[in-house]
Amino acid sequence: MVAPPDNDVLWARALHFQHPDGSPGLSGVSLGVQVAEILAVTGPRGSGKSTLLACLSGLLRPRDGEVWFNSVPVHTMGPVTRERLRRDRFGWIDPAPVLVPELNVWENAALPLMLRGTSRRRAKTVALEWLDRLDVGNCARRRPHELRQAERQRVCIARALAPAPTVLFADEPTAPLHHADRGHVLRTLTTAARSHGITVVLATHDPQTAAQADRTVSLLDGRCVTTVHLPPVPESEGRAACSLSV
Ligand SMILES: Nc1ncnc2c1ncn2[C@@H]1O[C@H](COP(=O)(O)OP(=O)(O)OP(=O)(O)O)[C@@H](O)[C@H]1O
Repeated sequence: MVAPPDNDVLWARALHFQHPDGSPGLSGVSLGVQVAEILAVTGPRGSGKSTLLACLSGLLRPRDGEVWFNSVPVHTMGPVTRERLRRDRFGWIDPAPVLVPELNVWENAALPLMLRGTSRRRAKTVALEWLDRLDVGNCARRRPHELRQAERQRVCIARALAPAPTVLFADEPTAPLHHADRGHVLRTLTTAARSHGITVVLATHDPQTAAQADRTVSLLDGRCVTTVHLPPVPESEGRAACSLSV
């Protein structure tokens, strides 16, 4: 086993994953994520973005390959240790909002903090601050079913940021939002991550969302692919090329 580079908070080598029904998920993905970096994982539907996030966060165990978090091997951990790691160090945002229906909004947002042992009073204060930042502070005492889908997603983002996780895994976090809302919510998320030194692994197939990241890794059919960005062609050259081909 080769030890990962010191400045990588997450490091994966030659990850292979196959879903239980035999569908290929990942076929040899290697990558490193630096401390406080915002990394976008892009690719078309079914390219393996969600599977990669699940393997990096210890939710799924790769069939082959290695995942390291802060120089500690995750791929050799048992399920209980991986669960504790996810609870104490990682945050997760799903593409669709999932909240506990019996709890009100601030209780939902405070839940990960309380699971980590923070007192109810302190957890409530922190949760309310994050709900305000995500513009849903006025919904704090309401139940999830009373909120619109986009408001519920903002609550999920507040819940993920409130404990200041070391790494936040965000799987299409702005998918349920209107286009006009997306930029604002994403900027709130990335600004909060940068100011708190939170590393973000952001799965998205939206180029505008990926543009908010420090770096992009592209997947296709479970493999990393290199994206070549060509310089824009000047208008006049474009026309010349058109006229030549006629
Ligand atoms: N639970 C599952 N059972 C079987 N196959 C699955 C499962 N989840 C994903 N797959 C398959 O694994 C491959 C990668 O899927 P994955 O969801 O990781 O891709 P993705 O890039 O996140 O796609 P999307 O943008 O649609 O979420 C696809 O072929 C998909 O059909």
